[in-house]
Amino acid sequence: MKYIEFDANRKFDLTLLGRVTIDFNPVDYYMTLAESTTFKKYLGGSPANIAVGLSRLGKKCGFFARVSDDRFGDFVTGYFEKEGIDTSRIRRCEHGEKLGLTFTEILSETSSNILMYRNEIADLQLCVDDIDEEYIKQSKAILISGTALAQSPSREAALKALFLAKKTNTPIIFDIDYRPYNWVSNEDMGIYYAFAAKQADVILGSREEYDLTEQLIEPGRTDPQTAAYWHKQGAKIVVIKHGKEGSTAYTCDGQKFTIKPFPIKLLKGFGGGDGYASAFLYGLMEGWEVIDCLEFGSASASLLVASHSCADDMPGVEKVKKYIADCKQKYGEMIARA
Ligand SMILES: Nc1ncnc2c1ncn2[C@@H]1O[C@H](COP(=O)(O)OP(=O)(O)OP(=O)(O)O)[C@@H](O)[C@H]1O
Ligand SMILES: O=C(O)C[C@@H](O)[C@H](O)C(=O)CO
Repeated sequence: MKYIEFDANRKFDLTLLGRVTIDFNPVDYYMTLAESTTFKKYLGGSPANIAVGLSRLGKKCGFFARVSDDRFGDFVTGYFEKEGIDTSRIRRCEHGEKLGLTFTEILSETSSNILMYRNEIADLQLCVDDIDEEYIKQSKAILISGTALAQSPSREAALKALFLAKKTNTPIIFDIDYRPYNWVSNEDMGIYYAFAAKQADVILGSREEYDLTEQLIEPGRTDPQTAAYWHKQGAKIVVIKHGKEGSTAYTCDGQKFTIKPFPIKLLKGFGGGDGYASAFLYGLMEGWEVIDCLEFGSASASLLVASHSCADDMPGVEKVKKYIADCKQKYGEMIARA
C-alpha cells in the first residue's frame, strides 16, 4: 500500500531543513566528559545525519542550512560535497555565528549523554530569503527538523518551507527532533511543533516528543489516540518511537505496524533515530510496505547505536540487508517483527 506519492520527475529525493553541526565523540569512553581527553570529530546534526544516511543508501538530497563562516563551516560543507549532498542552499553566516558542537559522553555500556554548545548558533540564522520555491519544486519530499522551529529567523524559514511545500504539492516529513536547547519555553514547542505536524504527511517522533507537541491540544494521550488525531489533521503515517522498546507506525487507513530493535551490543544510546529515519524513508521512497520500511529503519538504527559515530557510520543498502539476514538466520525470521 502506497501512502505517499513521490514525483519521480523531481531532481532530489529529499530536501532537508535544519542544523548541520559537529560531533566530538570520546575515544577514551566509559568515563565522564570531564575525564575524557581524546575525541573524534564527525559531522553531526540530526537532519545532516539523515541526509548522509539517505545518500549512503543511494538517494539524492538537497539541504537548506546556515553554517559558520570558518573552518568548521568548511568541514561540514566539504563533507556534504563528498557525500553527494547538494550544497547550493548551504549559506555562510555573516556575523560570526558559530557551528553547533555536540560533545558526547559514553558513561557505561548502557548510559550516554550529549552536551550541545549552541550559543550564537549558526543554524538558527537560516532565514526566509534562504528558502526558494524552485528548489522545493525540485524535491520529491521535504523534511523539517523540529529544532529549526526553536527561534527566529530559522522559525520563519521553516514555516515558509512548509507553506511552499504545500503550494508545490511536495510531501512533508516532520521529524519532531526535541533538543531542549534554544527553546524559550515548552509552550513555544506546543505551538510550533503542532503547527508543523498539522502540515505533515509523515510524522516521526518519540512518545516524549509527541507529548511536547500535544501539550496545548490534549496532554497525556496514548499512542493510538495520538495517531488518530494526526491522521485527522492529514498525516498519512505517524511513527512513534520508544527507544530500545521499538517503534510503531500508524497508517491513515487504520493499520498499525510494530517493530522491535535488532539485537546489538550498544555503544551509545543516541544516533539510532537518524539511522532509523534515513532507512525508513529510503524504504518509503522505494515503495516498500510499511513493515519492511520499519524493519529496515530498525536494523539501521541498531547498527548506529553500536557505532562510534552517527554520520560516518551510516550504512549502505547491502550492509543493512546483510545484517537483517544474519539476524534472521541466527534468531529466526520474525526477530524484529512484533
Ligand atoms: N538500546 C538500543 N538498542 C537497540 N536499538 C536501539 C536502542 N536505542 C534505540 N534503538 C533504535 O533506535 C531507534 C530510535 O531510537 P529512539 O527511539 O531513541 O529515537 P530518537 O530519540 O530519535 O533517537 P536519537 O537518540 O538518535 O535522537 C529505536 O526505535 C530503535 O530501533
Ligand atoms: O542532533 C544533534 O544535534 C546531535 C547529533 O549531532 C548527534 O549525532 C545525535 O545525537 C544524533 O541523534
